[in-house]
Amino acid sequence: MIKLHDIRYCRVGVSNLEDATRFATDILGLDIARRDGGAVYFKSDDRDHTLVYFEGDPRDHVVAFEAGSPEEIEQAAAQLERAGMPVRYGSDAERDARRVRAMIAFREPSGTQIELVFRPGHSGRRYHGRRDAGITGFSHVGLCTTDSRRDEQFWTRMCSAQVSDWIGEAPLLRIDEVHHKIALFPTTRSGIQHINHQVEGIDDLMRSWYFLRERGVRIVFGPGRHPTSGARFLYFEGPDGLVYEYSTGVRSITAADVEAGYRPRQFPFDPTGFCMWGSKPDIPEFRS
Ligand SMILES: CC(C)C(=O)/C=C/C(C(=O)O)=C(/O)C(=O)O
Ligand SMILES: [Fe+2]
Repeated sequence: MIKLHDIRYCRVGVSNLEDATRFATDILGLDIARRDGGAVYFKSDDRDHTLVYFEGDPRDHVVAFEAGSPEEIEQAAAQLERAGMPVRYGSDAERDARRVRAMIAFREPSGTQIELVFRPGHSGRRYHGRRDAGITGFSHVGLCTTDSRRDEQFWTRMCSAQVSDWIGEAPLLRIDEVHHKIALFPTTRSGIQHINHQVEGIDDLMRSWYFLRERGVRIVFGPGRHPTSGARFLYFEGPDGLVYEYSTGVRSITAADVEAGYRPRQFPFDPTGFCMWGSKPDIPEFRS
């Protein structure tokens, strides 16, 4: 089984790197870690970086997870190749650019590129966004799936994820105690469906709601509260139409909760399963 210790970073192609960089800093509230080889590396917490924009195809997305040792990376490569999933080892230049000691890349069953990395860099510099959005860190991704049952099997049988809840056929998957770090949303494409950053509290969420609207950023869902994770949320559109989410108050599912009988729940894939307050999404993958 491929043990996923944590989600680490997203790499996203953008059609205009400078416009996208202005969005990341002035609107989303991230901090620039560095510019390197036609890409911009952004910080959202103590990690070296958690988001990378590079000038390229906006459908070109990568999501990275942390492995616990070089041996775990070797075992993952062997397991993936035995399953007929081609694996590529990162070059020296790729490892250096990502500040990781080891790296493999493969495509998960719906086609999104996944990187598994070892000893990713930790920043000696505190995160401090140019805009105080109250961000406490990058937390999860919504991933597109062209076959949710197949991909749920991949993430929970070949990898170490566990289902926390389902919304229709969309599994919300945890890899640690946080309710989910991956959510799979049925659609016809591959790639990242949305990128989530946690914020400190509901005041940060509501301040951003006013801030984003005043700057003409399209709000596509919320403010609302998910019945699944209990998180209060706000979804909005970023460069090339990629959806971003601020949320706060996501629940944990501890070993004690599981011991006490926590089991995944089946929520309806309709607005009552998406939001407890009555917000309705204007997001293609969330249309019931
Ligand atoms: C609108 C989607 C289907 C939804 O409800 C997602 C749930 C959650 C959550 O429970 O926090 C997410 O954050 C998510 O999947 O991104
Ligand atoms: Fe989310």
